[in-house]
Amino acid sequence: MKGGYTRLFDDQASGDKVSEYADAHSTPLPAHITAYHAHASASRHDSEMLSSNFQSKLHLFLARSIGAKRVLEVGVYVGYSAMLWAHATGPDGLVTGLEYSPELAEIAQDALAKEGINNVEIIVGNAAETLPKVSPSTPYDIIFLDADKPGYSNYLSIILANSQPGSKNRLLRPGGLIIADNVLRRGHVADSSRTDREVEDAGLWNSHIEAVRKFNDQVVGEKRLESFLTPLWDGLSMIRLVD
Ligand SMILES: C[S@@+](CC[C@H](N)C(=O)[O-])C[C@H]1O[C@@H](n2cnc3c(N)ncnc32)[C@H](O)[C@@H]1O
Repeated sequence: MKGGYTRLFDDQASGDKVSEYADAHSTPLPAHITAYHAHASASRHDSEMLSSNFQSKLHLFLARSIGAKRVLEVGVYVGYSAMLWAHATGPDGLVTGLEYSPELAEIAQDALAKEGINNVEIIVGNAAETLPKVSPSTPYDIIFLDADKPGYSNYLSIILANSQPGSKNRLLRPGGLIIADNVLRRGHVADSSRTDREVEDAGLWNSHIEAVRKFNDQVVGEKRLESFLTPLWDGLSMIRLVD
C-alpha cells in the first residue's frame, strides 16, 4: 500500500462491523469473566475504566502463547483484568496487582473470592512506591500497565532497572512482555490537531498526552526492548524485554 500503512476502516459503521466480526471470531472468554464485566459495566459510574472483553481475548492469547504463569498488573480497578490474568495463568499461577485505592482493591478481592480465585494478591498504594518494592522469587512473565498514564514512563524505568540480566529477584523475565494500555489516548497522542479532550483542564490534558508520548518514545528507543504498538482500542503497546 502507498505510504506503507493500512487505514483500518473507511467509516465508523464498517469499523464497528469489522470489530464485532473479529470479536465473534476470536476464542470466547469464560462465562464468569464476561458476567463480571457485565456486572461492573452495569453497576459502576466509572466503568469506562474496564478493559473490553474483546481486548482481553488478546491478553489471554498473548499470555497463553508465552506460557505465562505469573502476571504483575499495575492498576487493578475492580479486578476484571486480574480475573482474566488468573484464568490465563491457571490455578497454579500467580497474579500480583498494584492498586492505589483501598476501596477498589477490596471490591476486586471480594469479586475474585466469590469466584473461588485465590491466586491473586493485591498490594494497595501508589505504584510509584509499591512497584520498586516488588521483589519476586521468580520473575513475572507479563507486566500489564493500566494505571495512571503519566506514571508509565517511570514504571518502565523501574521495570528495566529491576530486571537486569543475571540479577536476583528481577521483576520481568528475559522474553517477558510489558503490555501497556491506552497509549494513543483516542488518537491525541499521534494527532495533535484533535480538539476533544477527556478532561476540561487543557494544561493537564496536554501534559497527560506528552507523558504518553514520552513513554512511547522511550519504548521504541530502548535497545533492550522490542515492541509493536497496535492502533486497536485505545492503543495497546506490546513490548518484549529482550534480555
Ligand atoms: C483503567 S483502571 C484499571 C482497569 C483494570 N486493569 C481493568 O481492565 O479491569 C486504572 C486503575 O489504576 C488505579 N491507579 C491510578 N493511579 C495509580 C497509581 N499511581 N498507583 C496504583 N494504581 C493507580 C486506579 O485507581 C484505577 O483503579
